[in-house]
Amino acid sequence: MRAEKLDGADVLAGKRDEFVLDDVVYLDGNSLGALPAVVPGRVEDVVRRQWGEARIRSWTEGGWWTAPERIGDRIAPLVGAAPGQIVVGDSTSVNVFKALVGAVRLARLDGRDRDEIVVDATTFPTDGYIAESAARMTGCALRPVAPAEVPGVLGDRTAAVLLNHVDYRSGRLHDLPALTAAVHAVGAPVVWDLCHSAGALPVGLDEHGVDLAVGCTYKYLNGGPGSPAYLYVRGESQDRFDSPLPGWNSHAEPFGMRSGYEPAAGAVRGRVGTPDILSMLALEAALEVWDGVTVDAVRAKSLALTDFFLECVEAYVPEGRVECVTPRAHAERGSQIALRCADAGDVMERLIRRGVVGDFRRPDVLRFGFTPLYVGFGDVERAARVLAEVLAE
Ligand SMILES: Cc1ncc(COP(=O)(O)O)c(C=O)c1O
Ligand SMILES: Nc1c(O)cccc1C(=O)C[C@H](N)C(=O)O
Repeated sequence: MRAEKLDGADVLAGKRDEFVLDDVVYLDGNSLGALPAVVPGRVEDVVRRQWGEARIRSWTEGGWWTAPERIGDRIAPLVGAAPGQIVVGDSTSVNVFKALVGAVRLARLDGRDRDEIVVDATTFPTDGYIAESAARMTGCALRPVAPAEVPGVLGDRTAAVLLNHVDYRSGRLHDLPALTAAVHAVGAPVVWDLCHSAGALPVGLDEHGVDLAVGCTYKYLNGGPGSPAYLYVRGESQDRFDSPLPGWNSHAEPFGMRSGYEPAAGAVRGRVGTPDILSMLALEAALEVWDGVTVDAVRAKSLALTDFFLECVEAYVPEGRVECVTPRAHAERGSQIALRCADAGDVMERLIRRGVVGDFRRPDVLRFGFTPLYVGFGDVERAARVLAEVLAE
């Protein structure tokens, strides 16, 4: 009853028809977003017509060459960025490397010997591995700290800070405006990883003065498996951004084939080599589902979905059987609910067999991601009910 009423009032309900979905409750869009229905036909066109018929001409006439910036501009409003600051390409991991080394180089432009990189101690592992390598390469010490503790460790030595907007395991949303301001107060740049927030909640990159940001496009942006990531470099820092991966695609004159490197102006400076056109144009098609959608509407529904899930879990699941590790406060919640549970791996396998797809993160977390564009309140109710049944077995 409640679910029906909520679905009836859902302004985004119609968006679900723009995705290829079956009767499974899909709560794993925070790992791999569902397939937008427009994508297969577009990929077919890219392969058969653009590649098959137009061949090399597609690089120019078909807009392949400029796709990284063009698609970056399509992502920009979703993360609160004006055009010209985002370039799409490479993986998130590679972009973390570009952004973090680039950040250290920016911090040292004033000649001061900053030698410490602060990294989120609870980070998704790839960011931590790359931060460690970036620290070694730049002669910095690496300081892993929980995000809430970051302001207390910042100082003259801080060269750069790498943080996650939403924690991949707990679903905790970190305070991007306050942490960015704290890092700026010591004169250092900050790099934000938006993998778990872009497309799920407002980010406000320009508004909050973020220096650099990266994110993937295969979660809430539904770009597909391995779809290219993106790099944001704040407009006013672009001329000083010194990429550690200067490739011919970021050269001011790529077809000049000159031996000396001269960086292009603008977001293009974040490019490296030949873009992955098939994945990139699949992503471009996938982003069409955002036409007519505001991130604020998505955020409002995301919070309503996660509130309703918590309410249903409390109503159906025996007390003490699961513990919610995602903060209750809206200001601290992303678009997922993480429940700590004994035998979480086994419980998730049984949930999936019963048509409720979330995922398991070691050691003991059941993760449920809520993508407002295609998850409804009826799905939420069913997921909680099936969870209660599985836990009662
Ligand atoms: C926060 C975060 N950063 C990075 C990644 C992954 O990076 P990549 O796209 O290089 O696999 C993920 C998930 O895969 C993630 O959750
Ligand atoms: N990128 C992934 C992949 O290639 C395979 C399986 C999962 C992923 C993920 O994105 C995991 C995800 N970042 C997480 O938050 O756990």
